[in-house]
Amino acid sequence: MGEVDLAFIQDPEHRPKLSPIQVEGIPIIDLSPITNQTVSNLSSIESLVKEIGSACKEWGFFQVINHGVSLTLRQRLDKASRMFFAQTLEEKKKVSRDEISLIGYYDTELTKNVRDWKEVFDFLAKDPTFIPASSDEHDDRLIQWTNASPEYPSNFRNLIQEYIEEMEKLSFKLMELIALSLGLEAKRFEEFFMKDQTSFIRFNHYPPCPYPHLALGVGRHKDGGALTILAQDEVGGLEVKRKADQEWVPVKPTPDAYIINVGDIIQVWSNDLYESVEHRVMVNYEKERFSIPFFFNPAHDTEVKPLEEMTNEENPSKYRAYKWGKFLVHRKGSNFKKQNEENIQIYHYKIA
Ligand SMILES: O=C(O)CCC(=O)C(=O)O
Ligand SMILES: [Fe+2]
Repeated sequence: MGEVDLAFIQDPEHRPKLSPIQVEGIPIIDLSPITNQTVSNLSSIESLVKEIGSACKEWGFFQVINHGVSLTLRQRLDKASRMFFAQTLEEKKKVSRDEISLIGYYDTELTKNVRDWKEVFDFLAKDPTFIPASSDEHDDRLIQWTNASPEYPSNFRNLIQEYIEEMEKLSFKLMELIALSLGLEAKRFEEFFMKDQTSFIRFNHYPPCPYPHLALGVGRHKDGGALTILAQDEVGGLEVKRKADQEWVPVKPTPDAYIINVGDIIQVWSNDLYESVEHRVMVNYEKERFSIPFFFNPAHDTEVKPLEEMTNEENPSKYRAYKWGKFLVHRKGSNFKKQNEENIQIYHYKIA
C-alpha cells in the first residue's frame, strides 16, 4: 500500500508520537497470594487488595504476573492466531462477521469514525449469546449471536475454548479483588456474570504500516464492558492516557504478564471512584503485532447503575441507569458503519 488511504488518517491532535516518552509505566501486581486459592482469607491478601485499589484509582490499568494461566496454552493460542491471520483474505472471509451476528472476522473496523490499521477475529464465550435486536429502548426483541468456526488451524476452536475458560476464572478472581478493594463483599459482582454473559475474546493482528505517524492500530477509546484482560506480544504499541497528566504512556511488554483494565461498567458501578481510562495502539513501520484481549461483559439485561453501597447523601449517584445490551448494540453499530455523531459513551448517562 504505497499511497495514503485517507480512511486511516487520524486528525493531527490524535496522531501518535513515534518515540513516546520513556517513563515508569502501569503497576505490575503479583497475584501469587490468590493463585490456585479462593479469595476467602482476607488478611493474607490485604496488601494485594490495596495494590489493586490504588492501581484502579491512579491508572485504571495494571499488569498481573503469577496469574495462574498456563503459559503453554497462551503460546499455543498465539501460534494458532498467527496461522489463522496468515491465510488469504478469501479464507479468512469464510468466517466473516455479518450484519446480524457481529462476531467473526473483520478488517474494516472504525474507532471514532476513523479506520483502524488492523484485522480482527472475535469469538463469543457463550454460544449462542443473547443480544437485543436493536438499540431502541422500546424494542424488546432479542437475537442470538453465534460463533463462526474457523477451519484452520484445526485446533484453533478448541484452544480458544480452553483459553476462554482460563480467562473467565481469572476475571472472576479479579472482580473479587476489585470488589474487596471497594469495600464490598468479594462476590458482589458475581450475579451479573452467572447467566447470559456477553463476554468475548478478540484476536488482533496489526500489519506493518507505511505511515505509522498518521494512523493507529486502534484509535483512542475506552472499553465499554466491565473488565479487559489483554495478552500483548513483545512488539509493544499499546499506550495508556496517564490520569495524572493526560500524557500517552507506553505499556512496555512484560513476558507472560496480562494487562488488566477497568471498563466503563466498573466506572459506573463504583460511581466514578475507578475510571475507565483511554488507550490506543500505535502501529509499526517494520513489525506486525498481535494481541488477544478478553472482554468480560455481564448479561445483556444488566441494568448498569452506581451500586447502592457506593452512593449516599453526600455522594449521590452520578449516572442514570442504562441497559448493557442496548449500549453494546449501539457501540457495535458504530464500529461497523461510519456515523455522523460520536459513538455512545457512558457520559451520555451522566447526571449533571
Ligand atoms: O491491542 C491492544 O494492545 C489493545 C486493543 C484494545 O484496546 C481493544 O481491542 O480494545
Ligand atoms: Fe481497548
